[in-house]
Amino acid sequence: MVSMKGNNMDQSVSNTYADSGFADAEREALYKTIFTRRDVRGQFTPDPVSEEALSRVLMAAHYAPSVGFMQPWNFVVVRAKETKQKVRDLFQTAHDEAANMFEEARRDTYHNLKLEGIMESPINICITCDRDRAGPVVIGRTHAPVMDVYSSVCAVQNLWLAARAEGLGLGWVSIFNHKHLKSILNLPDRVIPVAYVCLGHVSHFKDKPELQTAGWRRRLPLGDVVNFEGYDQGSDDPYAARLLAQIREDQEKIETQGYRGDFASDPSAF
Ligand SMILES: Cc1cc2c(cc1C)N(C[C@H](O)[C@H](O)[C@H](O)COP(=O)(O)O)c1[nH]c(=O)[nH]c(=O)c1N2
Repeated sequence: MVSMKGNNMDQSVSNTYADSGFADAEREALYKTIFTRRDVRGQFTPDPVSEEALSRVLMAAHYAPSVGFMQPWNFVVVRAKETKQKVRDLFQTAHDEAANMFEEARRDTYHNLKLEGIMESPINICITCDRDRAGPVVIGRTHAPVMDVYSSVCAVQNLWLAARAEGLGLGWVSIFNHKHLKSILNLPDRVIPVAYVCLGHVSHFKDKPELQTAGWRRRLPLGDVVNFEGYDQGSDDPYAARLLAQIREDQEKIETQGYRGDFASDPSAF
């Protein structure tokens, strides 16, 4: 299917390209999921997650991209209280160690942050990366071995977004000694624990990242991290100037009003 949509200003470019195949409402749903996704630590309710919903979010994760189609992930679903408690203890040790690494002025703020929901969430999942899943030579990984780990991260993001669309909260916890985590979950040597996430129904989703609300860090202006032709480089090109102006306008709206669906309903005007 081809489309005549778009407002490309370069007359030499053909205007025949594939339509997205998404209706406005479908596109809106995707952007809404992205912009309202939150890292959830403290709003879990004890309600069980249905097998149907869990199957869907795991499926979304499993259909993530992966280097050389390696699919290096496993999803270790943890529900037993005893296992969770062991992981929670691991968190506490690492959390106390981490507190001492911040400068004194920030230590209290750090201590007051809630950074996990291991016991409160009904489901924990460890997403792993089996570095030997597809043999020693993998398309796309030959010069950058870490690509398999990146692939598992793509699965985590799919899972996170699918969970949000299901109304399930998900929180990523990484404050652990990973060697000990491997031992609790019986991961073989070749397998890396990429992410440990807490999943469950929530009382509500917060509007902004908790670290932002707590004054820990602010969202960076996107324009500061979009570079041209080289790292940290600006550009005099009119296209770059228009793009940066658009980015400023879009981000200003999102930061002041939250995402309101404008990306989908009128993409050229937003
Ligand atoms: C690799 C990685 C690792 C962690 C996180 C994220 C990622 C990507 N985040 C969540 C993180 O704090 C959060 O994403 C940001 O603060 C932004 O907030 P939102 O996700 O937009 O709500 C996270 N959160 C937390 O409470 N404890 C943790 O250990 C971690 N670890």
